[in-house]
Amino acid sequence: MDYDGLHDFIDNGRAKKQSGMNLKGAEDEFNDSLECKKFPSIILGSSPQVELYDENACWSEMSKLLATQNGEEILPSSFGTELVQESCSEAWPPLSPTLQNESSVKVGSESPPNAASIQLFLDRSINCIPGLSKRHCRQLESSGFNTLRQLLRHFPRSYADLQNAQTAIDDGQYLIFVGKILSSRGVRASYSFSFLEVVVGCEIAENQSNVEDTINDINGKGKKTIFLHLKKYFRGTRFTFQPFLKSIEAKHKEGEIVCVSGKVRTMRTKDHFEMREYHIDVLEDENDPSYCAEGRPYPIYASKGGLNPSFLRDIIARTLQALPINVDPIPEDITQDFGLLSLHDAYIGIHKPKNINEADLARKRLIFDEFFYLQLGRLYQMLEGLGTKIEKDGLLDRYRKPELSATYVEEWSSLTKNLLKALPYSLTSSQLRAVSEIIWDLKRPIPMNRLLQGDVGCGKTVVAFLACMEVLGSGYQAAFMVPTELLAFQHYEQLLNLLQNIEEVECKPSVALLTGSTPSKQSRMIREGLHTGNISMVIGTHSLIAENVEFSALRIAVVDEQHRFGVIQRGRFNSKLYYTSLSSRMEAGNLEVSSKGDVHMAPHVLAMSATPIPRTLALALYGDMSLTQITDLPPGRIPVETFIIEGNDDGFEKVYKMMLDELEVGGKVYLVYPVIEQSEQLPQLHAASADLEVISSRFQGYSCGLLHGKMKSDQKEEALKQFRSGETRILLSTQVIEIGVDVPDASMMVVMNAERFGIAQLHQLRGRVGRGERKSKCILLASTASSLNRLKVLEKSSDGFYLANADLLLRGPGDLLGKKQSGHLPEFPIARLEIDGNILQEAHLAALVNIISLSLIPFCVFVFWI
Ligand SMILES: Nc1ncnc2c1ncn2[C@@H]1O[C@H](COP(=O)(O)OP(=O)(O)OP(=O)(O)O)[C@@H](O)[C@H]1O
Repeated sequence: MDYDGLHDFIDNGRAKKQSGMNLKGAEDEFNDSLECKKFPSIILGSSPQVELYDENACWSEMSKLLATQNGEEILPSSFGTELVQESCSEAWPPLSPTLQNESSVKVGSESPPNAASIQLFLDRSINCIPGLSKRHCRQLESSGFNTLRQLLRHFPRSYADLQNAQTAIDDGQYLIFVGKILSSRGVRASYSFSFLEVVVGCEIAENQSNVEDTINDINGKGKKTIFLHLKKYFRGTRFTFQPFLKSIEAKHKEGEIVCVSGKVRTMRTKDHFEMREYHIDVLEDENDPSYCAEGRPYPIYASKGGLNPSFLRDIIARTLQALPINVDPIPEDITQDFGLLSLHDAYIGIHKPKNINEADLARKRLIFDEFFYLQLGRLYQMLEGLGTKIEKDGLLDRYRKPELSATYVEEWSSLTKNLLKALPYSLTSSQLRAVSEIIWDLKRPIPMNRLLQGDVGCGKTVVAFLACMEVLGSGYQAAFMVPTELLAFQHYEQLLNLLQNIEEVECKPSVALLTGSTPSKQSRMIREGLHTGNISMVIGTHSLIAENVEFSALRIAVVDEQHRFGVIQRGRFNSKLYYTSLSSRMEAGNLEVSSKGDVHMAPHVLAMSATPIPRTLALALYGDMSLTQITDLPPGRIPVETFIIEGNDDGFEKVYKMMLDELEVGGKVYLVYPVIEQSEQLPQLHAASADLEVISSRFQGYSCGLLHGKMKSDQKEEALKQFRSGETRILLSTQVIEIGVDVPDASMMVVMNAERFGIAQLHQLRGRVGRGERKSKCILLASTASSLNRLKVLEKSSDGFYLANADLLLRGPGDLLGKKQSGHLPEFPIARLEIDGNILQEAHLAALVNIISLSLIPFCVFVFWI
């Protein structure tokens, strides 16, 4: 089920349009292809495996980069005159002896990072920035910038591609020039308004059409001088006094060679240009190579809280100047192993990159941090359950050599082996591996927290049943929670059928069904049975986590389609069962059970997700869980043939013809609708109830059924039963069938207004057919011709993992996961889950390796995360 990348989903047209622009990615809309081009270290979509302690090729390149940086001064800050107050000192106030020494520490020095100094510098208040007026201080604070760290983490939202000036200079271009300061004057324009104007003369080539020629020819003939007027404006009477004007004037000396970059505006006079948003750096001499580089990225900042971007740029540049080198809380061995820049270089690289590669490496490091601390926190939670170093080492070993953490069938309990024998089919190899992994976990006295993922119809249910049998076989209880009553009922029936086939077991486990519709008397009996231990397994909906449900010896909780319950509910389920199980034993005075040594153990949790979640999201959401994936489908499955058809009159006629053909050869058809009833607001939406009559009269001789969420539980069960038995051959339904409904001989599905559904959701719906050996079809009827394109990806692929990644790229994590679940996704200031999966995976691994030693926890978890 591997997918070979997601480039197919990138809209090349958009990319081309963008690359022709000078200001790349300046739009608010996120452009994935552009982002990837800009950051070549990001591999789109797929997350390659990261070897533990693998030699990283990137590192040598980065060392070179660092070596050149070591020899250089940090870039001088931009002028920032607006920040200067007449009486202020320009020096940074000393902080502590430690901090003063920091600036002399070089990258690569042996001295370990000092947690105190990290705190001291990055957590200093912004009012320590020299020359910052009280008003600016207040403005910064009210915009959320209280510390230097917060300031440095105001990252550029994009970079402009600076180009050396060409002859045709257009308004709005971001350009870079090297020239000589011709004049600098502070001018009082009115009683409360003044400005600084610095004029820089630059020689550029005339009549050259490309940058290379410009550079080559600059010393030869055809040169011309252009004049840049750099302007800064000041409002307020105190800025109109002569001493102030003199002081700002004196900041720039006539004859100085400078490098100026920024946005140009043409002036009326020929060859004169104005720059109000700019960077100015003094050069040693004209031949200083670092500033002539073409394509030097120019950071574009978003304004925040009314603060304008150039003010923020200035203040950030000042902070960078004073940033100590060993400000990094992450030890050097991790940064080396994962080919990361130091934090110091990352801050410099993101705010003042010399080239896009440097910005890319900086971005990678900062994203790594975002993910690393998140993973560290999640894993720390997971390890809380592990007591000894041996257990912790065992966990790490399992990640290193997953093949060792499996239990052979011979070691399974006899009940599990018997159920395996009773199955009407053999398990696929990845089902077998999944059961072995889970049982390996179940045999250990540490609560398992595992996510079982697989494509639609891959057979997760039977894997979970076998896991339950394993604990039942050892005298414990199992709970199986599903999101709908329909699914609970279906699982219950399926399990009873399987248990019936088991021979040789003297004492078959007792299984109960508990949902919101269970009559109260029956429900009370079931709860009693669970409390006393007479019932060994219960299948049900969220009623299983109701206050009054208590277990006697719960050992495993399976949460099917867990994402539909949301993360919080999953947590509640977990902790509730833990305390209930404990308290019920205490109450019963059955304390001898504690001699088994497990009375304090929380139940194992096996979460299942039917819609494959891209690994990136799984890690971001469930970094504290082990992951088992079923990667194959039961044999004999024929891929569902998918058709995308426009839902006009012709389209419908065609579809009805296909349905008739299918029914005539004995097939069963699902018709899926976006809504139950027709609505006046959205008349274009087909509705299940409203269509029942139309379809029934169209397909006389084939009875139709109706199934939707507003029906009572027994009506739903009945409708599904009739469809399963063949009494009805057409089932008009809403998306209520999306989850788990298993009618193996259903052979055709038609989805109305298919564009209303997400890609992953459509794949999940499509998974309701093609579950048996019959060749099946799925028709997606799109309301408009324009929506056909988006659906085409489903025609192309039937791999749920591939499609989930496509959905992630197309709609982003929020839409993919839905409101309930995406609310639990942490916010990442610069990371994009859509494309930064590989960095997340590395961060996960780094966190895992390092948490084992626990050496990082004291300062990483508590010191850093913002
Ligand atoms: N190894 C197998 N060989 C043949 N059929 C299998 C195998 N495993 C499961 N099945 C059958 O495949 C069908 C789908 O299984 P199941 O309902 O467990 O899928 P699932 O992974 O839960 O998918 P979904 O999320 O779509 O419900 C069932 O009818 C089941 O009996």
